[in-house]
Amino acid sequence: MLAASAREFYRRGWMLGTAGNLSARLPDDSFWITASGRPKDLLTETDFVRVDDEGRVLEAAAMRKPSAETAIHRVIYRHFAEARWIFHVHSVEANLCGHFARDGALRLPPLEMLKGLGVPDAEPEVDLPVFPNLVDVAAIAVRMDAEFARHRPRVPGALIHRHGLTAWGPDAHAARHHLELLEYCFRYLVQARSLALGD
Ligand SMILES: CSCCC(=O)C(=O)COP(=O)(O)O
Ligand SMILES: [Zn+2]
Repeated sequence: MLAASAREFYRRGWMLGTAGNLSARLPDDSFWITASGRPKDLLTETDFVRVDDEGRVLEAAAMRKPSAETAIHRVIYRHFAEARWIFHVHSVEANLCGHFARDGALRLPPLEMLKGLGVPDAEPEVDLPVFPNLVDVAAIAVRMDAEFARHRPRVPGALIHRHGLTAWGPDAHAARHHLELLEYCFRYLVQARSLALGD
């Protein structure tokens, strides 16, 4: 399922090169995550590494290392008990939308689509957390840890500026839907800006 999801996201242009990473959590809180630096359209069963909740490798094919962004997955799993699958992708629209963020948050457009992200409000005012893209991934994870402890985001996702979107869910389908809905919001925001619409 992780490899099939990666192929689909690659086909959409969200995982080009070796961009992005995917993980799925097991009942013991260990999780399978994509190995670092692998082409996401060509993943095989040797391209996944199982790590524990401290990030220590439990199972890996020879020479495979867990994603360089494993620390971010660990923070998300630690904060959100309902998160069982995490998808991280790099789309052009996500990177454009990072420029629309203010004070570490991107206001999402008040669209019907937000219902799919768990927001039933008639006129939603919902912010997606946005983090700086620090060279040290562990430092991004520390920022996320602090922000999620301070404030629980209303939607199951987070954006890293000039980098990409991470979304999560209780199963693979939900995580994918959340990713797609947030990417839809990004496309909407980019097009609305180019048409000089209010939102
Ligand atoms: C061209 S991808 C740069 C690293 C990155 O942001 C990413 O998502 C992939 O890293 P990984 O170690 O998971 O392959
Ligand atoms: Zn990335």
